[in-house]
Amino acid sequence: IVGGTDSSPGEWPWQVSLHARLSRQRHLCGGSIISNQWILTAAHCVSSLENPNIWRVYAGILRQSEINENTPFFKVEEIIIHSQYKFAQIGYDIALMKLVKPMNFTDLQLPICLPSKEDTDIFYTDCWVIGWGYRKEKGRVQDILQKAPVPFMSKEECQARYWKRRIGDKVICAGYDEGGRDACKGDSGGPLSCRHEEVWYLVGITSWGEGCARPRQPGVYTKVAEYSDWILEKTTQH
Ligand SMILES: COC(=O)Nc1ccc(-c2nc(CNC(=O)CCc3cc(Cl)ccc3N3C=NNN3)[nH]c2Cl)cc1
Repeated sequence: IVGGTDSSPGEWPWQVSLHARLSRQRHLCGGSIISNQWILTAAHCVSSLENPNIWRVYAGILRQSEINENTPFFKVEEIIIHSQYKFAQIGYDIALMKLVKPMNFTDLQLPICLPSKEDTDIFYTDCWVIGWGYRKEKGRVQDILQKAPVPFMSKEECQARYWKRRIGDKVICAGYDEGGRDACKGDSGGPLSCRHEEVWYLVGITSWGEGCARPRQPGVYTKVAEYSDWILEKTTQH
């Protein structure tokens, strides 16, 4: 996160850190708890890393330094990537992770509400992007979970900022024209959390942007409300 501040314990109990164990283990992406057995993240985090056994889900942590070989984590049973996903910039940047065992909710690990598909045209005014990602483009993963407020941007304005690309209806843009606050490397997959009438909603999944916090280059987030049916279909036992 560029231009953010330290989060407090329990401030974002739905935020998880997704670690993958390749040659060595490291934080790769953020994710959000949406039920006791399902994590929502970005497809680009897990595509080409679809073996569930390499992933470790850390919940209820504020600092990456809390993680060591004795720190408890959740194992992943199944990874579901949207079938239309190709690249983040095209869209459909959404994926689900099913945990082997359901987690117990505590003050430090709780689910965030999903927006309903009728909520696609709410203009949220209190949105925050969260993560352990870089604080600048040539940076490094941070220890303490960072938070930054980011204002919604209209689709029209976002399309004008990214005129070389097609900004579809299933993404949301958020950021400042003057830049300065944004997601950055290592934040993707995490939540764009918006508070609406005292309730927090998972409005976006951190997906892509042109650089980090550059003027007139807002962050682009998967619009979760557009995927309510997909999430319901994939997370309901059939
Ligand atoms: C010790 O462990 C480690 O070092 N781990 C570690 C883990 C992950 C990564 C990493 N993750 C990504 C995927 N993209 C993002 O995370 C944010 C994309 C994004 C989204 C928005 Cl909304 C706005 C801007 C941007 N944006 C553009 N440019 N940069 N950011 N790239 C890299 Cl590199 C690097 C190191």
